[in-house]
Amino acid sequence: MVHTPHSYIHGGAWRDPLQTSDDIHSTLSHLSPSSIPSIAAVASLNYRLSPYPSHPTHPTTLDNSDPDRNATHPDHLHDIYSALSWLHTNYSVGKTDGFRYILSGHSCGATLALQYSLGLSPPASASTTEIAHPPSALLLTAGIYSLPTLLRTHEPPQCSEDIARIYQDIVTGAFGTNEEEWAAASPADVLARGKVSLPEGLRRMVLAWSEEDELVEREQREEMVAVLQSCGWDREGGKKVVECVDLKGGHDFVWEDGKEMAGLFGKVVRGIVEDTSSCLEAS
Ligand SMILES: N[C@@H](CC(=O)c1ccccc1NC=O)C(=O)O
Repeated sequence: MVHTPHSYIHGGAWRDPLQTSDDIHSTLSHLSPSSIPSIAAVASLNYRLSPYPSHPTHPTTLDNSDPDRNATHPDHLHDIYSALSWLHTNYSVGKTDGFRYILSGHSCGATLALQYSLGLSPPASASTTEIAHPPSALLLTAGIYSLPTLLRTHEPPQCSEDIARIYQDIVTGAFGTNEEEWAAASPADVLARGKVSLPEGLRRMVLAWSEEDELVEREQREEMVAVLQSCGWDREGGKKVVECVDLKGGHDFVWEDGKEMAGLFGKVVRGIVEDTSSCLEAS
């Protein structure tokens, strides 16, 4: 039996203090008895957030004195590097001899999972070996893969000025005002430019998204799939497979409810187990 560790990165537009590592609980409560034995452990990660002065109930103070809520890119990502490095040191998560782990993320958590897998903006203090713990599979829900596209799809007349401003606030709050930085931090954009590549050991991706998503549009997934295909990934049956799964419900339903997410955990784990068994048979 293969035991796969699983790490989860929550969403919340890099700023919502009400979305945390606890977002994984509904999913855990729905894991099926058949998938549980294959999952070695689940780690749900927190990271520093960007300021959110307009939050209705938990606004940041004007002087941004809370260091956990005053982050700008790549601070969020550096916390993911630290967490995965800690899991590697303490639990051998991401060992390169054979089996690695599944990394999942929701919305901006999906962005972080891909930024990490691509090795974007590594912490200055980290040695190459410290950051080289790529996952074997990515399970991404309602992901943001291109910040320029996110802003383009939220420009009037496609939406109101107020909505457009919210998206601008999210992006500038987390990534600053330099537009080049937005593309440089976007997985789909950097892959399309051919400046970076995904690690060899990463061979499976599930990109899940719902038609009913009211916050992240279909263009995000479409763009990501097109870029992956141009990098040699197949929709099914190849050496590197990106699979699109259609979810039900609004943007946050997938983790709030947890049932579909638990099914996806099981699906990705089964895929990995099959891959590993066929490797073992072939060797
Ligand atoms: N609840 C968040 C909004 C949010 O999560 C979000 C909004 C638009 C596009 C993506 C989002 N989340 C991604 O992590 C907020 O209050 O800023």
